[in-house]
Amino acid sequence: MRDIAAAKQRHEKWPMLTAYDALTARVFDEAGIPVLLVGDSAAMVVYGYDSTIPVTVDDLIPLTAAVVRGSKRAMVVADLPFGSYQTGVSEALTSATRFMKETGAHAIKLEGGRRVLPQVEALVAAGIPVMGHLGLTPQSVNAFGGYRVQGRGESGEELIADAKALEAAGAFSVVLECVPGELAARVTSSLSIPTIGIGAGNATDAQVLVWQDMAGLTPHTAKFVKKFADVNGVLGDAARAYADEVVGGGYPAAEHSYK
Ligand SMILES: Nc1nc(=O)c2c([nH]1)NC[C@@H]1CN(c3ccc(C(=O)N[C@@H](CCC(=O)O)C(=O)O)cc3)CN21
Ligand SMILES: CC(C)C(=O)C(=O)O
Ligand SMILES: [Mg+2]
Repeated sequence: MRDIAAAKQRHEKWPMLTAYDALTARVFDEAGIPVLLVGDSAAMVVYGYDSTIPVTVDDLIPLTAAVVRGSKRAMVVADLPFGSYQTGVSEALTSATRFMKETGAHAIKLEGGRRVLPQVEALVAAGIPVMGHLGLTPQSVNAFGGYRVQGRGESGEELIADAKALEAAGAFSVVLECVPGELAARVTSSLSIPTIGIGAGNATDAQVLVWQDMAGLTPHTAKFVKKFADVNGVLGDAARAYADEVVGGGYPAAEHSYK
C-alpha cells in the first residue's frame, strides 16, 4: 500500500488484475502484478450469473482465501458483494471483518460514494483498508438501466465530489469504471490517493481488467477491453487435441502408464 501511494508521486503507473483461484493468482503474482482483486465479477466469470447481484459473501470467501494462498507478494483486495454493506454500518463491518479473518485479504473494496461514507469511515476506523469504486458500479446495474458509461455532463461534478469524499473518509485508492477519460484525468489530479481505471482512459494512476477479458477467454467484452492473449483458442485446441487422442487411442501412451 505504501508502494502504490509512492508510485503516484513518481507518476509510475501500475497494473491490477482480478483473480479467483490459487493457480492464476500464482501466475499473476509471479508476473509482478502488485494488486490482485477478487472481484464480485466472480458472479459472472466463475458462477455463470448474468450480473454481479446474486453472488454472496459465502460464495466469495473460499475464492478469496484461495487467491491469498496462491500469491506471495501481491496485495489481495476482497470485493464486498451486493447486499453485504449497503444495508448499514454494522453489516459492512460484519462482512468486511469476515473477509479479513477468514481469507487473509489485505483490503476490501466497495461500490459507491457519499451514500456509503458511514460504512467507509467505520471500516477505516476498524483498521480495514478500503478501496472505493465510482462510475459504472455494476451492483447498481438495475438503477442505471444497463452497463452504460457514467459521469458525462453534470454528473461528472457529482463523481468528483464522491471521489473527494472517499479520500477524506480514508479510502486508500478508488476504482473509476466506464467514465470519460477527461473526467478520470480530473479526478486523478484532484486526489492524492491513486485512481485505478477500467474503461476510464489512460490518465489514471493504475489500470484494472478482469483476467478472463484481458486473456481472451470471455466471449463478449466491453469496448475498453484489450485481448492480450487467446486463451479461449488455446484451451479449446487443447480440449480438441485431448479428445482426438482419447478417441483415437493415442492417449495415454506407454510413458503415461504404470507398470
Ligand atoms: N467479464 C467481466 N468483465 C468486466 O469488466 C465486468 C464483469 N465481467 N462483470 C461486472 C462488470 C460489468 N462490466 C461491464 C459490462 C458491460 C459493459 C459494456 O458493455 N459497456 C458498453 C458501454 C456502452 C455505452 O454506454 O457507451 C460498451 O459498449 O463498452 C461495461 C462494463 C464490467 N465488469
Ligand atoms: C472490474 C473490477 C473493478 C471489479 O469490481 C470486479 O471485477 O468485480
Ligand atoms: Mg466488482
